Amino acid sequence: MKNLLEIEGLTGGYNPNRPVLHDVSFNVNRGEIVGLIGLNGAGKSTTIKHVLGLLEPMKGQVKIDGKGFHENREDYRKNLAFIPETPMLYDELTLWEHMQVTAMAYGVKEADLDKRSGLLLKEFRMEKMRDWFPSQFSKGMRQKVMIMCAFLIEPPLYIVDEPFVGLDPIGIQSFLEMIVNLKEQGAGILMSTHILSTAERYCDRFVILHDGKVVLEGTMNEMRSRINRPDATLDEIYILATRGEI
Ligand SMILES: Nc1ncnc2c1ncn2[C@@H]1O[C@H](COP(=O)(O)OP(=O)(O)OP(=O)(O)O)[C@@H](O)[C@H]1O
Repeated sequence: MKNLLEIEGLTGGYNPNRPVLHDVSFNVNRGEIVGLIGLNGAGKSTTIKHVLGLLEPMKGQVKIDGKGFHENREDYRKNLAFIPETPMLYDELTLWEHMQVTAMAYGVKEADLDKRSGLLLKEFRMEKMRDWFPSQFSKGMRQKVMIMCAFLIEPPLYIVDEPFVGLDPIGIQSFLEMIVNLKEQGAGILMSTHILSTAERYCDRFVILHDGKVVLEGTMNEMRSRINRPDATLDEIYILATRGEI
């Protein structure tokens, strides 16, 4: 079966004379959570922008379900939900209207919207805020709106950039339980984060980026045996990788 997300030989970035990513290749399969790990400036967000179709590869390709962004933009976009690090909300729409607009844009049926939104509002303890406007939300509540809108779509692929920033511990727990649930139902999740202890517990595989290159990838055990450190934690592996000691 095709990989859900396939990145192959991707060289890219913002300026053709100065690529940020160099020959990056990795996959995300159905039913797995992949952690995208790297220091500030390593190229995680740039990789994500390429996956979203916001940046054009200089070399190589990005495919979702076997298709590139330009083959059918509409289908490509409908295959994924993106949870950004910084929430982007419409000031003039309430929480409920954000959910309605998202459902409309992604063709979620009204019955599904009602059912899924009810569960999500409860899970994220946002029922009381259903008719609030973004100006009334705390930072974590804004993040929750983005998360709930992404989960509402139930696409095959989720791209998540630093989901834990701003969420309270219960919000983090709800988020993690939900992505595990989605994974068990066959979704693929690419999650960029600096919270390595959580990543180690929840991700099935890792891609460690450093200076725009993949320096190490695999499951914890695969990475441990690659570097000959059978007991290494993700923190230790990450530090070795980013010091160029691998
Ligand atoms: N809009 C932009 N225009 C030009 N260069 C950029 C732009 N955004 C990021 N860069 C550069 O691309 C490189 C990779 O940045 P990127 O944002 O992908 O890193 P990151 O791994 O997501 O970092 P962080 O953990 O800080 O979010 C950096 O050198 C950065 O300066």
